[in-house]
Amino acid sequence: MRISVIGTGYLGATHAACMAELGFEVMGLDIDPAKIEALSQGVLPFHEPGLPELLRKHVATGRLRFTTSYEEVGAWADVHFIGVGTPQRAGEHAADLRFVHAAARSLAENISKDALIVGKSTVPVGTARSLVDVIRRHSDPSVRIGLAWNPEFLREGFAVQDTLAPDRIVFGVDDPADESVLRAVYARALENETPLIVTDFETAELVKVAANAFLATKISFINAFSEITETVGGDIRTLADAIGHDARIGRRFLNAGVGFGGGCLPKDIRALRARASELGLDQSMRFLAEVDQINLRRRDRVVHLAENMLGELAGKQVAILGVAFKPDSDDVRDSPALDVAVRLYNAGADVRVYDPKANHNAAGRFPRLDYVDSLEAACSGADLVVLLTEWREFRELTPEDLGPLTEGRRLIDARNVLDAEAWEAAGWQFVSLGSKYTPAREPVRSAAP
Ligand SMILES: NC(=O)C1=CN([C@@H]2O[C@H](COP(=O)(O)OP(=O)(O)OC[C@H]3O[C@@H](n4cnc5c(N)ncnc54)[C@H](O)[C@@H]3O)[C@@H](O)[C@H]2O)C=CC1
Ligand SMILES: O=C(O)[C@H]1O[C@H](OP(=O)(O)OP(=O)(O)OC[C@H]2O[C@@H](n3ccc(=O)[nH]c3=O)[C@H](O)[C@@H]2O)[C@H](O)[C@@H](O)[C@@H]1O
Repeated sequence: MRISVIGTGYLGATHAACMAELGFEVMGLDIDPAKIEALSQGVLPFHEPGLPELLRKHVATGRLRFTTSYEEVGAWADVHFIGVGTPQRAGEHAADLRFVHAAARSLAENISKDALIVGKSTVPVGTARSLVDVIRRHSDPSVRIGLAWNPEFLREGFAVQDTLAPDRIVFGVDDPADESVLRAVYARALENETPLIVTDFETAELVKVAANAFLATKISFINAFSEITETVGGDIRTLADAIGHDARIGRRFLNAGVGFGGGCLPKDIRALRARASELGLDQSMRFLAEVDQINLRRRDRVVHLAENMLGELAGKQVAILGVAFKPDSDDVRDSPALDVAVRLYNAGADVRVYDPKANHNAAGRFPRLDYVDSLEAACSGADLVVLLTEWREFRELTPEDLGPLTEGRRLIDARNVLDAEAWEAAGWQFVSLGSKYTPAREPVRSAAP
C-alpha cells in the first residue's frame, strides 16, 4: 500500500516517517518548497527526538520521498493522510479551515485512481461531513474516493513513540470499506492490542477536541488551586501528589506552573468554544473561557513576581531559561515562556534568553530579545533568573551551578521543578508558583460572568 501525507509539519513529517518505519512506501507533500527540499535531503526542519534518525533511514532507502506535486501523489498513493495546519483565525477564536479545504480540494482534483482520504488535522465537528461535498464536486466521477477521520493524539517531544505505539486509535468512517483500509494501515498497532474505536465522523472529530479540552482543564484546575495555595500558604505539588494518588484523578497533567501553550491546547479550546457557539450551545463550553483565563493569569503572575522581586524592571538583567512551550520541543507557538520573556522586555528589562533548541524559532518571532547559546551566557551577571521551560538541564540545576554566575541570587521557578529548600538554604531569594516559596498574593478578582 502506498501512502501520502499532505502537510509535513510537526504532525505530518512524524506520521510520514513512522508510516515508512511500518514498512509502507510513503510520499510527503507540502506547499512549502523549503521544507520539502530539507526533508528530501533527510534533514528535519524542526526538533523532535528520534525523528531525524527515522527520516534519514527511510529517505536513504527511498521508501520515504517528498514532493510539492499533488499530481504526483494523486496518481501514486492509495491512502492520503491530511495533516495540514488548523490555526486560530486571526482576531477570532474559531479554527481557520482554509488549509484543510485547500488540501482536500487539491487531492480531489488530482487523484486519478481509487483512493481513501484520511483526515488527521484537528478540526471542528462537522468538517469531515462538509468535505464529502468538496471532494465530490472536484473529483473525477469515475474514481472512487473515500473519506475517513483519524484524529492524532501525539505529543511533541514523544511524537515517534506516540505514533508507533498510540494509547488508542480512532476511526471516523461512513463506509465499512474505508474501515478495512484503515485496519490494514494500522495492522501492527492493532496486532499489539491497541484499543480501536470505530465510529462516525462527528464522534471522531469530537473525541480529539474533547481530549485536548480535558487536558487543558486539568492543568487549569491545578493552576487555579495554585492561586489559593499562594494566598493561604499551602503547597501545590503536595496537593497534586495527594489528589493524584486517587486513580480516578491520576497525577499526570497536574503540574502547576506557568501554564499550557503550544500549537494545540490553546487554539483547540478556543475553536471548540467557537464551534459550540455556532451550534447554539454557547453555555455547554463556556467553562473553557475560564480555563483559558486561569491559564493566561499564570503568565501575569510570573511577570508580577519578577516586578516584585526587582522593584523596577528597567535596566535590570533577567536570564530566561527556556522559551519553547515545553521541553524536548523547539515549538514556540503560543509559548507561555516566550510571552513572559517578551513582557519583561517590554517592561524595560534587559532580557537574555537561552533555550537548548528553540532560540532560532523565538528569534524569528521576537528578534529584539538577546538570544544566547549557553546557560552561562544567559545567567552571568543576571539580577534575576526565570526558569520557564523545564528542559532536563534546567531541572537538574543546583545553587552551586548558578551561584558563581549571577549577581542577584534571585530565581523564579515557573515550572515547579527545583528543590526550593536547597536554593533557600544556599541564600537565594527563591520563588516557585503555588507554594510557600511564593510571596502572598492579592486575591484574584475576576469580572462577573
Ligand atoms: N503538532 C502536534 O503535536 C499535533 C498537531 N495536531 C494537529 O495537526 C494539524 C497540523 O499541526 P502541525 O503539524 O503542528 O502544524 P504545522 O504548522 O507544523 O504543519 C502544517 C503544514 O501544513 C502545510 N500546508 C498548509 N497548507 C497546505 C496545503 N494546502 N497542502 C499541503 N500542505 C499544506 C504547511 O506548509 C505546514 O508545513 C493541526 O490540525 C493540529 O491541531 C494533532 C495532534 C498533534
Ligand atoms: O493536539 C495536539 O497537538 C496535542 O496536544 C497536546 O500535546 P502537546 O501540545 O505536544 O504537549 P503537552 O504535553 O500536552 O503539553 C501542552 C502544554 O501544557 C503544559 N503542561 C502540561 C502538563 C502539565 O501537567 N502542566 C502543564 O503546564 C506544557 O508545559 C505545555 O505547555 C496533547 O497532549 C496531545 O495528546 C495532542 O495530540
